This record gives sequence, C-alpha cells and structure tokens, in this order.
Amino acid sequence: MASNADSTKPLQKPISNRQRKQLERQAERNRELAAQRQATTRTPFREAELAFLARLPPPDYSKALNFRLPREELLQKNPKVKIVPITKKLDQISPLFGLRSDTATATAAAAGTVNERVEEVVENEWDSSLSEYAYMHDDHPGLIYIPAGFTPSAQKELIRNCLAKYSRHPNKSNLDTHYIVPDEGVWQLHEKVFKGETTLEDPSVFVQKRAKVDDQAAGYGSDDDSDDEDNNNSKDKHGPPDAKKHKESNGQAAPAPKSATEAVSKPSSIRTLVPIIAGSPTVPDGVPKADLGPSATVPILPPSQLFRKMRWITLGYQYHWPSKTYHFDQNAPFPSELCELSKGVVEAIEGIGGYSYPSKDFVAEAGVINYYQLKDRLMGHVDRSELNKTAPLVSFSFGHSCIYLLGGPDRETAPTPILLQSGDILVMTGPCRAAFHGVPRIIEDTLPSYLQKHEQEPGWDICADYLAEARINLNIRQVFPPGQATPSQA
Ligand SMILES: O=C(O)CCC(=O)C(=O)O
Ligand SMILES: [Fe+2]
Repeated sequence: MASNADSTKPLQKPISNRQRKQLERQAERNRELAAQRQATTRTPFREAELAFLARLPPPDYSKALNFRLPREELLQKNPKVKIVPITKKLDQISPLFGLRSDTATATAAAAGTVNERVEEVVENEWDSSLSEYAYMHDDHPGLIYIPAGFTPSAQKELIRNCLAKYSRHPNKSNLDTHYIVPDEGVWQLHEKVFKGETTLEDPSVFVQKRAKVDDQAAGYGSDDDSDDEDNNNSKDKHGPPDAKKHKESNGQAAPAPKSATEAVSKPSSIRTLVPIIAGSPTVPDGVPKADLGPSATVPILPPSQLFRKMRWITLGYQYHWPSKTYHFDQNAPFPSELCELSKGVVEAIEGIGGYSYPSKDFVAEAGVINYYQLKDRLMGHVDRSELNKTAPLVSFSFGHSCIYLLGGPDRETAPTPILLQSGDILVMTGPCRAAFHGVPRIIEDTLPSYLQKHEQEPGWDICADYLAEARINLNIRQVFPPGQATPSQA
C-alpha cells in the first residue's frame, strides 16, 4: 500500500525541458496506441452504433432500410427484402388499428378533423395499402415488419394512452426510484397546469423526491440526471422551487456525443438501465445487482419537465432491471386494448415467415414503454428474460422516426439499420427474437404533420407539444409458455 502511495508523489528531482518533451511524446504515442487498440476491438455492431450516434458529420440516413419506399425502389435497393400479403387485414382483426377500408377522408373524419388541409396531410403521409403486407429480410429470419400498421387516429389514441394512462401506477417507471410519484400521475399534474386549472405557484404540482440531501445512503442516482439541480436548490425541497431556475433547467437528458470519437471516450450515460438488462459487459449476466437507491441530487421540476424525464414504464409483470428478471409476484393489470392489439398482430402474420406462433396461444404478459427525447438512445442488447423464447415480441412506434439497428446473435454481426416510423409495427420472432438490437438515433424533424399541432384540434396540443421532441416505443412480450401464467388483463 505504502509503495503505491509513494508512486503517486511528484518527482523529487526537477526534469529538464528535453526530458519533459520526451515524456510528452511518449504519452502522445501511448494515447495513439490506446486509440488504435480500441478501434481494432470495436465490434461491427458498435461501429454501426457510432456511425449513427455521431452528430458531426451527421449520419447518412439514406443507408437505412426504409420499408415505406415504393415497392420497386425498395426491392431494387434491397434485394434481400421479401414482401408477402398479411394473413388477415388489421382492421378486420380490430378497429383499434384504425379503420382503413376508409380513404384518407374517413381517417381524418375518425380523428374529428375533417377539413381540406388535414385530408391532404394524411393522404401524403400515410398510405393504408402499406399495412396489407408483411416485409421480411433474408439476413434476419424471424423479422416481420408491417409499415403504417396504425392509422393516424389510432396512433393518436395510443399516444394519449402512453402519456396519460399507461404512465401511471400501478405501472412502475424510472421516476419511481427517485420521486414519490402520486397515483394521480405526472402527466395529469402537467395537464392541470397546461389547462390553467392551477399554476406553478401551487406547491402540490411539484412531485417530491424520495431522498433528502443530507441522506447519507442516497446519492446513487440514475446518471441521466446530469442537469440536476445543485444542493443549494434542494434545500428548499418541501416548497416549490425557484421558477427561474427551472426555466433554465431544460429537463433534457445529457446530449449525445458530437462525434464518434467523443462517443468512445465518453460512453453514453443515458438510459443505462437498458444495457443492464441486456447483459452488457459492464454488468455480466447472472450477477445480481442491488436496487438503485434514490438520488438526493435529482431536481424538483415542474410536471411538464419532470414528464420529459420519464424514460420507461413497465406493464404487466413488473421488470426488475438490476437482476434482469421479472417479479412474478408483481403483476399489474395489462391494458385490455394492448392485449387485443398484440394478439391481433400475431394473428395478422400467422403462417408467415416460417416461425409462426399460433395467435390463440399468444398472451400479452409484460411490456415496456420507452419514452425517448430527441437525444436519447438505447444501446445494443438482447431481450432474453422471458421464459417463453418462441413467442414473438411485438413492437409499436410513435412520434419521431428512429434508426433501429437489427443485428444477429452477437455483436460481431453487422446490423441492418432500419428507418422505423410512426405507426410501424415490428415483430421479432424465431431467431430474430434473440438478435442484438438498439436505437442509436432519434431523427430530428421527422414528426409526421398529423401528429403536430393543428388549430382544428386544440385537444391534441398537449400531446403535440410533448411529441415535438419525442419518440414513443411500446413493446409487448409473452413471458410464460402458454397456460403457465396467472391472467392479469384489465
Ligand atoms: O425503441 C425501440 O424501438 C426498441 C426498444 C427495445 O428494444 C426494448 O425496449 O427492449
Ligand atoms: Fe429490446
């Protein structure tokens, strides 16, 4: 021990300029070697992540597979893509996918927004015929993709639910670790302020933290709170915080690195919980981890900003992120509409792609809703906690588009970047269920205009404001082999 301490002491003898220069050159060479070593050990999956994470220069999104391209162009650019009609049309299975026997006009009417502008917008941005086909890829057996599976009005209904309904107790969210989230829900507090039913002068709209600043056990927070308030501000933890301070605190997650190099030298601190379930090298599989304690340094925020800190909620069997297992004794009622929709997707693709799962056996038992701000990302992982490894995982995307990297059984397989857009349905089944995947990039300026603010639909404004900087992903899994779970439908 002593010798270690001694070695950190400054050199007693002053060094000459020549020696200093030599040492500097040596240090520079060491840095170069370390960088080279790092570059050569990067896996193809990591390379692809870095390419899409980089801000400067911006990534080339045209390299991503876009299933919504006109069929000829799609097949010409991607000869490995296969297209087959789905087994049963979505609107014949459930009206919750939206009515598409209709034209764009009927869709707009269903949304209560019939007027020329909206008709035009819907017609340009949403093509109902796309969802009559399942798209596959030779390199990814078990991937089944249905573009534009939800009509604009059906998307809005689900988005509203993700924001207002599913984000509340008994479903758990990342916020529960650090905040005493009221059963009423953070979104509802935000709505009250938004509608002018109360103001930020009202202390009860500020959700309190679990840990006190002087709590010695605390201070082990989620590291996406790098814009946390300082301790001075936390002193006032029982009253509403200084409004000016909170205007300045933008409530955003830490920015993504500006370049691939920065991404390497400063690994993302965002959404660290997700790589943990994925069995990333930092948390080896099978090593149980303690629960994260509440952090005393998280900020107290107005509800609109606190809701932007929402990263995930879990549905059905609640997930224990540190140990990567489900709490079989914590089974929140699964929203019946999501049971219907996920089973409906399995029915729509039954018999397709060689890894078909009988829809009668499919039961939605667990789900995750991922709430992404524009600069968030989800690093590569495999979802392998479910006991039933053959049931498909059904995933719905809303809001901004993203780059979804779909790899193979390990990080050595170069992934295919897919442009995942609002209303698209992605199913992972067969070998694809065990494939590495991740979301390195949410793409700015890709919110469809039917999800933006429209004068004709003021009730949508609060959701449009949130979506202006967000993407929402809802994914649903069957945890048990058929017949083994306790039913939990709401
Ligand atoms: O956001 C997505 O599309 C993917 C989410 C995901 O992979 C997960 O929650 O495990
Ligand atoms: Fe996943």
